[in-house]
Amino acid sequence: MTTPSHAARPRPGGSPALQAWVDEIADRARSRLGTGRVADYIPALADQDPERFGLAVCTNDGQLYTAGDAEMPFSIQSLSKVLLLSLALRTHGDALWQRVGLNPSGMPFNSLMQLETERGKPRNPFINAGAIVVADHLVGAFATPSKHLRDIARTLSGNAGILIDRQVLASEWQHRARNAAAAYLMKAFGNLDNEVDEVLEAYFACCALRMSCADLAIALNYLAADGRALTTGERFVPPAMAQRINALMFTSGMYDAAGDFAYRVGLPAKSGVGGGIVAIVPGRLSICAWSPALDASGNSVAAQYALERISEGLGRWSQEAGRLAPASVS
Ligand SMILES: NC(=O)CC[C@H](N)C(=O)O
Repeated sequence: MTTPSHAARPRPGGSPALQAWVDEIADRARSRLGTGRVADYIPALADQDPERFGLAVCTNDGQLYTAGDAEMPFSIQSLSKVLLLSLALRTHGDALWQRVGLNPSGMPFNSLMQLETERGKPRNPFINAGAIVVADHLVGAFATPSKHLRDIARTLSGNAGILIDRQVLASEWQHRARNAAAAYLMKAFGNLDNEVDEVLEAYFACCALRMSCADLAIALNYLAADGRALTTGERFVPPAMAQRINALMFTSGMYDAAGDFAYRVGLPAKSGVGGGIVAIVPGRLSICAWSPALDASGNSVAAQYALERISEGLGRWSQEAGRLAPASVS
């Protein structure tokens, strides 16, 4: 995918009522600040300000509603796994599933337990081991996979300023023992084609991308729009692929808390230890909420709270959106 000159970023939202609703949810979510802990197992993430909170909601017809720190870039971490998977499926199609599973792990995102008994085949592409196998595919297909992914993130979001944070990358590399253990185990089982160091470097560089809530809501809108990218109008993935990625996000995007989140929010979502969570309302909206303090499963406390409130209010959103543009709401 190349960056077309006409790549356009969505406009600020057109409905004062919906903007007021997003502002209200942000205010309520701020009441959750002070609960949870910032991830410190990657030292470069430890000094994030736990008081930050951002929210961006992007409609399929290109309206963007933001509140709080929605334009502040943060470390996307595991949110990159959605882009990695989309790119790998575009490149390799269903062959990927011979090497990565499709089921929830019920385990923390960096657990090694199942890898040994399941002969080096990770449960799904959204836990670390699974994303490392996906990265291995991309190392085989692209000269510099992380730069390729960065460029895709730039195109999909319409923001040419998106960067890989070298400090976070170096910090993850220095503290790579657990991810390296997963990679070596998979290598031993014959499930990694390339050298462990090369694959880990690509995986960490993708995790170290910095994007804002607005960037992410816009970039991942293709998952709400049958695979069509908002900024370019081109199909980034086929409709069935978008549907399947959403299904995987629903079952495995929130690690061992996927069931709890599905029960409370009921939307496909993916979280990262930088504190971001992206959620999709298929056919309608893409949402990104961010706040760095995490619960025990590694999911942002305030971001989850905001998504729960959004999910509760979707009926109200539809009514207002329908009043604005009946043809654009399914
Ligand atoms: N859940 C996450 O966001 C984890 C990503 C992080 N880069 C890691 O490998 O541990």
